[in-house]
Amino acid sequence: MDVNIAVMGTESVGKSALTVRLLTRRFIGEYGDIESIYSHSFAVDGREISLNIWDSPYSERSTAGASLLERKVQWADGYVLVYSICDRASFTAVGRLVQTIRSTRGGAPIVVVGNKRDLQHRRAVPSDEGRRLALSAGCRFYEVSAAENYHGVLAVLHGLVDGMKDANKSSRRPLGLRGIVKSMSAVFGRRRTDSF
Ligand SMILES: Nc1nc2c(ncn2[C@@H]2O[C@H](COP(=O)(O)OP(=O)(O)OP(=O)(O)O)[C@@H](O)[C@H]2O)c(=O)[nH]1
Repeated sequence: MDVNIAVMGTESVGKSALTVRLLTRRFIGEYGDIESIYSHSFAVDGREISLNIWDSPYSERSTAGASLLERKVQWADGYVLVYSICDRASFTAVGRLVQTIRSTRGGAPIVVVGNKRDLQHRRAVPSDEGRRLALSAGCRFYEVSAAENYHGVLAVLHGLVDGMKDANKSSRRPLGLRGIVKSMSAVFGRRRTDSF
């Protein structure tokens, strides 16, 4: 079974940093101009599950960008929408993304993430605003630092899993995602220098 997660947000908010953190526990300063789908397989209760994370550079302006955005929204089962607490425009863009997803994918699980919490002196978006945006659209909310804190980033994944469980409560296709997170924690907890 495949579970698709889209990591979205404007330029340089830390999407790649978060993705790498989620999959490897590492923080690598620069990631370059890449579009990637990272995939990891786990055996959970005897079933093979692939967790696919699509992380791509931001592009909302061009026509090609708009169709890429649409494709990404359609592809995903859950969304991690990232802004930088130092960049108000990135927060506004997350607000637009929330609306886009809600209007095309209904109540799909969304986690709103304010990244770069370590840069308090440059904060431009108060925590409360992030929390209010998330609450108003039925999303979970976290402030994290991909640079400094692995556990905060893992909480994001837990939040997404909880959202998926809620979304699938009445579904005939239970995802068993809690198991995935447990497996990920176990795997990456042991192997700090994992790479992909
Ligand atoms: N201080 C600090 N810097 C961070 C954090 N997360 C990412 N960065 C830095 O912010 C810059 C952008 O990070 P990326 O992960 O490449 O951002 P992105 O959103 O993937 O950017 P695009 O690929 O351009 O869309 C890099 O220089 C990272 O090192 C964080 O939590 N704190």
